[in-house]
Amino acid sequence: MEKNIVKIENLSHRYGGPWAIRNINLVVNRVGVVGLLGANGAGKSTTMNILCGALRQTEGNVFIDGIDMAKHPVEAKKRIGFLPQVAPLHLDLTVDEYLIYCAQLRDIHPKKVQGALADVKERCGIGHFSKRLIGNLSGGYRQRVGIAQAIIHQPKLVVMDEPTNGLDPNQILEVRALIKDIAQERAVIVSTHILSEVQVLCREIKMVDAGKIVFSDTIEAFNNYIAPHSVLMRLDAPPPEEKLLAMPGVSRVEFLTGQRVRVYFNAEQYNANILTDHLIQASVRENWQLREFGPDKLALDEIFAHLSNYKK
Ligand SMILES: Nc1ncnc2c1ncn2[C@@H]1O[C@H](COP(=O)(O)OP(=O)(O)OP(=O)(O)O)[C@@H](O)[C@H]1O
Repeated sequence: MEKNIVKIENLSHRYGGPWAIRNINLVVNRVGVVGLLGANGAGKSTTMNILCGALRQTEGNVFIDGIDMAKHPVEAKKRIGFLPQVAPLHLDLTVDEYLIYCAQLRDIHPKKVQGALADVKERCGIGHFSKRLIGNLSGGYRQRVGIAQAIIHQPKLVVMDEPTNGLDPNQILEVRALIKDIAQERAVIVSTHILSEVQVLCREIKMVDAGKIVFSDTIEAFNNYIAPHSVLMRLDAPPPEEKLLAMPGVSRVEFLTGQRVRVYFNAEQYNANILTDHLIQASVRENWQLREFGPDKLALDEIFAHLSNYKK
């Protein structure tokens, strides 16, 4: 039987009070990035901490490469690299000193330590900082060192909790590129509350809300699901609401101000492009004085609201 890289079965946890996560099921069986998306408090860190053996679950099972984390934690953990929300760095060590220490913790054979060190430094683009104290590195480079420690023992699975949190926009792009790169050879599970992050990074998405998985599918299916069902317009001379409502495909009209209007459409019959053409043609024909036009992106909390209702 083919072994899954990760298998989580009916995982539930409570810290004493109510369930923090309830009946989570999840399978990862190939390389690439899987995103665990959820608002703050949804249960991402709890799931990840159990997955990495840092927290013992109340109920359910976690298997890493077929090994039961609760029964054989040492064997299971050998197959995992973990980058927690705050990277476990020693700021008073140099990059080399720290990574050698990590290699030793990971029980890498002394003869192989230098090779492993050279590999991860090249992979993570930190070779030129070998002798630099970690405390003197920028946030982006510290995060690269955090990723290097997570892959130094060549694990099949790397788990990262909010890996771009606190970085500036350039550093975010660089760290995402690095995550994508290391995911070519292994499974990577990344938790985030940033919608655009899963969209650029992940091949698959698991959305967690109030301790439960409310969506689990490919990123394409997710993007289809959240495709906008409305457009936003700013018109200096808008028509009356009835006129917009009478247009084919328009299901609802909402004036946000005198000039800004949100037009909802029936996505089963019309797609955004057809409606866009109709609205722009009508605007020119009838001189509505169109100043702005755009798809109305759903915000993360609206998507959660949709998905949670959908599953209830
Ligand atoms: N040590 C703890 N003791 C008690 N309750 C906890 C503890 N850690 C988390 N919780 C609760 O469990 C639930 C899930 O929290 P968790 O940290 O897993 O969510 P999260 O999605 O990772 O959020 P964040 O992004 O804020 O870390 C929340 O209701 C939280 O308050």
